[in-house]
Amino acid sequence: MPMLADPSTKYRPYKPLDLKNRQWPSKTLSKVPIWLSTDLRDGNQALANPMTIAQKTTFFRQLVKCGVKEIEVSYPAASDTDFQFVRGLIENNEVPDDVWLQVLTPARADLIKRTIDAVAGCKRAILHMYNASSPLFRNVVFGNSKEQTIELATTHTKLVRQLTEECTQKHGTIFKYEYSPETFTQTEPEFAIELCEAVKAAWGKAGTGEDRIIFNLPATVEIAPPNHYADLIENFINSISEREKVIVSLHPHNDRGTGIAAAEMGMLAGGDRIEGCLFGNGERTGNVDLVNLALNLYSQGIHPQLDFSDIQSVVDTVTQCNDLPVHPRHPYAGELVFTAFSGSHQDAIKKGFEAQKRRHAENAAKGEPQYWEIPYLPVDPADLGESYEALIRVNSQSGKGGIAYLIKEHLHLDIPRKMQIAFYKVVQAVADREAREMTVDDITTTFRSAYHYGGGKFQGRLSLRNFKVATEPVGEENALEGDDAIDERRRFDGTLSVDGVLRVLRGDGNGPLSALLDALRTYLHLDFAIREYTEHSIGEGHEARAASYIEIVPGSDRKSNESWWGVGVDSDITSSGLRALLSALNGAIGQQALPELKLTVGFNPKSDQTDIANVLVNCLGLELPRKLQAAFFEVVQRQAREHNSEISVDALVSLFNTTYGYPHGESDKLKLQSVVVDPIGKTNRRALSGELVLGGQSKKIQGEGNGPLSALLDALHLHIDGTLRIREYAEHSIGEGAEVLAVSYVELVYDVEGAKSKSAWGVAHDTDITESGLKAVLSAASGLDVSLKST
Ligand SMILES: CC(=O)SCCNC(=O)CCNC(=O)[C@H](O)C(C)(C)COP(=O)(O)OP(=O)(O)OC[C@H]1O[C@@H](n2cnc3c(N)ncnc32)[C@H](O)[C@@H]1OP(=O)(O)O
Ligand SMILES: CC(C)C(=O)C(=O)O
Repeated sequence: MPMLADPSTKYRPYKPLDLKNRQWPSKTLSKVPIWLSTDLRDGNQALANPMTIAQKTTFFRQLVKCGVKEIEVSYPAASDTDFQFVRGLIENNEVPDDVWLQVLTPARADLIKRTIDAVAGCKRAILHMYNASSPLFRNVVFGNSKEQTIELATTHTKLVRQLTEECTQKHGTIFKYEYSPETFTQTEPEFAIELCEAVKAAWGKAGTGEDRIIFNLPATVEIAPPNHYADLIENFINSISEREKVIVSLHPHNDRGTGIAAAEMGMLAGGDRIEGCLFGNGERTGNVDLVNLALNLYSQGIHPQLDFSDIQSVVDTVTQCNDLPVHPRHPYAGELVFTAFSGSHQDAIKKGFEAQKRRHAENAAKGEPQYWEIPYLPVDPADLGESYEALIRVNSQSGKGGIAYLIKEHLHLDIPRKMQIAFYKVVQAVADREAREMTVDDITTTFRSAYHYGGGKFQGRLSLRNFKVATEPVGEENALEGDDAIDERRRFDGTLSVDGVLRVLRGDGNGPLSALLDALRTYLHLDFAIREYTEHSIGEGHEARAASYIEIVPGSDRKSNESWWGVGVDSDITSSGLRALLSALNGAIGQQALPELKLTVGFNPKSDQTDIANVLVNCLGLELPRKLQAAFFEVVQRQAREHNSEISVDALVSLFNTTYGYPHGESDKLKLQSVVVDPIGKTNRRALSGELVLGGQSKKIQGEGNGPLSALLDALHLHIDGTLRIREYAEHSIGEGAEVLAVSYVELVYDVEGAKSKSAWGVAHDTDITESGLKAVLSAASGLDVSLKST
């Protein structure tokens, strides 16, 4: 049947109360109500499969853990399970001394008796009796007049008094009495008051404090807006006699979806107590949600005296016991309530966190409170044991701010605004294409592959292996006239992996970045310029690293609309900048072909140092220090001159090996046999002892120094004429994993009295870094042809 064109022919509006001078609208909530959980009764009776005793026990413990002090545990007359559950709680000492067990009974003698039997022996119990009072129920359900309704309530109230007193005498149980005029909101207001007055009189012992009688005023079915409920409550409170002897309890249901509003307005109107269920379980649309109410108070700075610090565990218990889900959008508890998908929300949250961090630091310094003020987030998820993990989730509705927030949270990169816009476009395209949410993993992976960030499979076509940036004074001829300050330029000297081939590059510029750009222009014909550069640090102290962000544009069009961003992170700021530049270049070159390195050409008079360095890095894996490149270049030139011809690649490699005794570093004259290096006491000094072949003879040696190499020189000095000193040392690894080797480069200077100082390089590798260093020293010493003392 379709909806009616004129529903007024079927439904009658509620009858508003003409309450004069109502007070509640101008009040604010400041008082925490007495909380009564009726999960195990009103909640339970609404389940397709009521809870088992085990489930009820789990739920009861959860309620106790949350701090609920009044718990309606059952309708004991309903079933043996309900009765036995209550007995079990009591007999197994499950009930803390400060917790009241509440039990519900209708106004029927046999059922009242059974209900009291259920709680006999517990420390504190609230006997809750109800009978409906509205005209519909009087007429249809009971066939009772108003007088008979009062009679039903008062007779049974007297019975409750008699039986509870007997129980107290016999078992020591302390009782409170709660009476509910069921269907209160549909009852004539003055009749509800008359009924309660009669019940109070029949009870006959309402007092103050703990002796107050509880009048529970249910919106059994929510039939009117919440202001009507508040009017009824205020009217009841103004009319009931001996107000001080009455606890006014509210029991809203949620048929119109305004259970929370009704409860809050009812509290403004003077309600002292709230009956409800966790997450709003209960008949039909449920009872009022206690978690929601409590956390509404909390968000106003009022502690509700209920603890939801680990809200997820409460959700887990309740869903497991009720076998009903908590809606993902459920206030405070739903899976999505601390999540923003949409761009402008995410942007505001991100900015909110940044501003709050600054504000809190300032307030902390002034000793002022650090208020929570984040757009779109009324409470801090952390207070409820929720992480910020799910705060921002990305789909096609998201914007740059949220994405940048996630990158900051998960990669610690505070990417600049323009780069945020660029990366947003990348993410948007994926999210739109795939029509799905982008997980944090999707976003960080997209970031890594877009910017070739993080090595491994994300490494781009260009990557930095090693480099050195030297400062060189500008020749006087280039200095500006009248400029007293000597200008300096930077020289970049480094090894890059270019499409998997190692390339030695060299370039000059005002700074390291322009020097690398120069090198790339020279060797790879890549002409780009830097348009924007920013940096920040990540972490502090020894752990601190620098993050750099670079935007590049074509060198020929610095105003280009097209640009590419890159990011680099390193403990060294120069290195992080260079990495960022290469990251941007990787984006810019795409699949563009780069000039290949022709290793087969060999050395000819046009070759320069980098050509030679390229052969050695690719054939031997050796990343020669800059000075050694220059030294070997001279050796090669000499050789070429002597043979008046081109040197093949193989000949170049063998020339290197013979010149520096590579890879073993030793000669027949000077050879390591066995050596041990130990720290001297707790100092940084080292003692070296062992055996060397010296001049073809095995000799025991011993020496001390700041490290193994200086200790070896000390040992050698006992056996040679003159002195050796280290001028330069460098090392790196070749290979990976178990195959890794250490390579050492040593330049030694040899001084013999009366002779000109000589210097030579030695190169060696070994699986052990100390041994490779020692062998490199012996290799250099062999090259110097040191003269051995005659013994
Ligand atoms: C708004 C609420 O949530 S109230 C609580 C509702 N909860 C429950 O009903 C769950 C537990 N209930 C039960 O297990 C059963 O209904 C029982 C054991 C209480 C009673 O079962 P039965 O005796 O089979 O009766 P039934 O369930 O049909 O209840 C209706 C009878 O109780 C009467 N009744 C209803 N409410 C009350 C009341 N508060 N006081 C006295 N009698 C009442 C009805 O008028 C009807 O009487 P009738 O048989 O003379 O016509
Ligand atoms: C028993 C009463 C309080 C009840 O559950 C209701 O009216 O909803």
